Amino acid sequence: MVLAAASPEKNKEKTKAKQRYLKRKKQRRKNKPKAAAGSAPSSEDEDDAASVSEAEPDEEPPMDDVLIEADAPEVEEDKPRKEKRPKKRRKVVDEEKDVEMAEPEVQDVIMVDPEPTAPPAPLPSLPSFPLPALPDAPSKSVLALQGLDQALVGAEIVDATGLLPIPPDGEEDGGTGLSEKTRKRLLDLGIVELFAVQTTLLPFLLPRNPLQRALYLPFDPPRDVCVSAPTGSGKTLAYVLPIVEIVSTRIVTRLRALVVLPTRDLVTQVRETFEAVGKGRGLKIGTATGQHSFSHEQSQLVADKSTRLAGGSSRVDILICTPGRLIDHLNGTPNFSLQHLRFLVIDEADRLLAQSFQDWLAQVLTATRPPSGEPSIPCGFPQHHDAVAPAFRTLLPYADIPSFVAERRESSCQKLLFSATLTRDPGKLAALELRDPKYFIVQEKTDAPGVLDVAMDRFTMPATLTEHMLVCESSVKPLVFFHLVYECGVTNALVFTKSAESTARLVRLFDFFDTARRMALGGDPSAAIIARAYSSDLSPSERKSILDKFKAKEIQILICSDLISRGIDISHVSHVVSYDVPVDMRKYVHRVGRTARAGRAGDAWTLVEEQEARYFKTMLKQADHFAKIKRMNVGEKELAPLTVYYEGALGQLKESYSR
Ligand SMILES: Nc1ncnc2c1ncn2[C@@H]1O[C@H](COP(=O)(O)OP(=O)(O)OP(=O)(O)O)[C@@H](O)[C@H]1O
Repeated sequence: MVLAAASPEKNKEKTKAKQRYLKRKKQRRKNKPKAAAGSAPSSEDEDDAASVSEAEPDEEPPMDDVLIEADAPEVEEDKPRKEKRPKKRRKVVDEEKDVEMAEPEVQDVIMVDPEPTAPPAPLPSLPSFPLPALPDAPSKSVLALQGLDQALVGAEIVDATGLLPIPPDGEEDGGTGLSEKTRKRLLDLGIVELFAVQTTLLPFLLPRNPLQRALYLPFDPPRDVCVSAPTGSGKTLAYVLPIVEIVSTRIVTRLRALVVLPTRDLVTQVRETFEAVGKGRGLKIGTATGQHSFSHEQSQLVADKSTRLAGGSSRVDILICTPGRLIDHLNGTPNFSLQHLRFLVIDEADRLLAQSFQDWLAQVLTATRPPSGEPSIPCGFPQHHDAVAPAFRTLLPYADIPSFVAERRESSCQKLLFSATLTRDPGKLAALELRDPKYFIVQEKTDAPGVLDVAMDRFTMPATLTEHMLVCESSVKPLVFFHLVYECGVTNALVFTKSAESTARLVRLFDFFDTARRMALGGDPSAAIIARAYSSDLSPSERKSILDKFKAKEIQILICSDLISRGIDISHVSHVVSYDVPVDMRKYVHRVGRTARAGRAGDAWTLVEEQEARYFKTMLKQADHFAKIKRMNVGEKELAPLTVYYEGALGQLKESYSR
């Protein structure tokens, strides 16, 4: 049934028709002989009788009555009309009444419109409300920026390709801000231009104003700095240069610069850089890694252990160390003090901040801050008052009278954080208690959303790096590796495995393979390719010896775990092979970053077992890096020439393990 509201004119016309119809009906009833009804009919029967007898041929009932007739369902026509019709009629009458009560104008508009011209108007109904719906999820980029450190949001984006030439001796500094001595030293070392990260940081850390280069800045403390720059972009020199320049102005030796690194190997490497750049400047450089006995290190670091000194005592101007040993000295070496620190460098910052060893960071930060509360040194204590740092005057046994009421002395220690994969974790950054930090992000394209890249863990790779991935069955993975070495010339290579155990196994297999192949080709010993393991199982001296041989190209392939995947700088590494896929993107970035350093070209190869391919691809896609990787296949045909040696080597390996 179609219920439609007619136009007002139509309604009016129909109402009149109905009135005429009812009038005539009334008239007919009056004229009817009363005896026609045998008994007194009920009102219902009356209506019914009327509706049945009314059907006179020349009379056309109004439309709503037609509706009543027409609306009776077909199935009901077979049934006796007497039973059904009153019911039906009553229903419609009731409907009419309801409508009338609700809206009198609509009384007559219930009709069947054979050809509806206007769209049917809805019946009055309850107001409808929109269905409950969840708002659209925010995009990944929006989420990544949530809760980000405001200083990181305002980071300065630096173009990685910018270079600044160092002028030859005697000329102006060429905008570098470096002293003549340092420039000369750099030129002697073969460094003729500064890289982007160095050019950007030098003016910030080495201001032109000599007052801002002072060793103590208690009333105008320096801003802290966080740097994210690709691997091999020269971050080490970016902090070594300003430290050497500022610390070499000192008269008395105090511990002025502290560099914290995650591994001993990196400590040794950074020490070499300090020694090379600071040569002839009279700086004393020390290391603390646990490589020597604790008492030996104590005697290297502190001049006087027997007398308690308010200002501490130090034999070194610059200390490079691992966090564990640093905490040992803070807690166990008398007069080892960080109050004179002008620089605190945390290199490979994301790795070190992930390390909560003895809550090392909190302890170090406490040691650089002036103590609050009463003087801790009793009166009459034999002291050297001049040795106390300005911010630590409260340590003195007499009242510290400020020159101005609002005068406050702060620690002069400037924190410098560096990494190729800098953390964006607000919690970790907050733990550093950075002072008005300034962020620098060095990347290839300055128009790229640098902050977003850091926020979404999309790291910048060196422009000179070429990356490849080879998907293979796990059973032929060693063979594919040998193919890379013997057929594709992948030597001077660092090969990363997942553990010290896999390193040892691969080295053995390589030895068996190389010997078998060499013997088959005539046994020329000079044709040998030497592979060695570099792992935490080796003693420090063995590790050093192996690294030196690799640097001297006596070893062509160094197989290792992730122990040296960070920071290690070996200039001639032309290939990096990830024999086992890295577990996360940060590891991947640091591994491949062992090649293509300082603008040199380099290749990275990742061997991916078929079952790992999906995971590895997803990891790269999430970092928006998949498109930059060349996918390669090595077929059976290419592997065939090496298969015979490989099978022999496998047999020997099994035998050696069973023995
Ligand atoms: N201005 C320069 N000119 C030439 N070589 C440079 C310059 N600055 C640094 N280098 C060289 O570049 C290489 C890489 O430098 P460095 O080890 O500091 O890189 P990095 O950014 O710290 O890398 P990673 O993140 O892997 O630790 C080193 O061999 C270094 O001597």
